[in-house]
Amino acid sequence: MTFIEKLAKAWATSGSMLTVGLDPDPQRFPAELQGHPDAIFEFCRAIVDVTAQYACAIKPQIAYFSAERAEDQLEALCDYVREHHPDLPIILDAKRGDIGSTAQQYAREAFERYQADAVTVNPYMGSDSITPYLEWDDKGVIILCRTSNPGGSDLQFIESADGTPLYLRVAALAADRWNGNGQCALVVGATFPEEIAKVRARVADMPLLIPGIGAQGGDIPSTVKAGLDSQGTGMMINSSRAILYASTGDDWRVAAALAARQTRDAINAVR
Ligand SMILES: O=c1ccn([C@@H]2O[C@H](COP(=O)(O)O)[C@@H](O)[C@H]2O)c(=O)[nH]1
Repeated sequence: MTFIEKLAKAWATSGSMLTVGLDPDPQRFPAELQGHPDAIFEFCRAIVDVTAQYACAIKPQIAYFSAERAEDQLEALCDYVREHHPDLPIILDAKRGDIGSTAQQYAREAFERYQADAVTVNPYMGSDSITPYLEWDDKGVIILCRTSNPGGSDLQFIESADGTPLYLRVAALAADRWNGNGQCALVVGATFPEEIAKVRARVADMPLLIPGIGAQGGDIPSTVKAGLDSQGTGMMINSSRAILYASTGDDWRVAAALAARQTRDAINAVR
């Protein structure tokens, strides 16, 4: 099954457009996991188990694992998700971008080592830096377009001679040149709903990965209204810290599940 088929199935069966982001920060872990040798794996596994029913995907952010020398725990987590939640797409948030020969290795890292369903990539180095990921014809390639951070405007709003801002050039390249396999998606931040609407208008029903609700303060109703596709779906709306650290007390699992359910419901209230 391709990434897009798996995502469409997850949207339909879960009735959710929430993506649960896995940004495990050991300093914020509950007391019961402090000092545990596999704390990152155990924390993420528990979060996935209690939130999977409310989600259309999970998004582990690789930096949180590699900074802790915990890539083995990320591998174990991906194995666990495939075995216990086989219909839940795994989006590896790595934001890779490099020359083609190096990009080939990054693609192997995402799709062979972690067996992710999709990976995020940075398009700034252009087509030849994206091609190695596209050669994996059943895997999702999720391209940074209009990021959620304030500094994204420094470059992404730069206009070309015809007045098109850079982020819309990226959207056009993704829709017109890079999406030959139909497995591309774009990252557009919930902190910029006007730009979500412009990207949606440019790329038709291409899925959008939308971080920026929750801890970054993006508005859910504006985001959903701007990003719905022609089928009334089309988004993977990510929340990480607001779910992961909803409580650091003994009730952390219940609090994470509740935060995920409430976020799913807030998204669905606007559809
Ligand atoms: O434009 C972008 C692209 C990626 N991210 C990532 O999403 C999560 C957001 O975490 P929250 O705790 O929900 O703020 C994080 O992994 C970022 O690396 C993004 O925020 N913006």
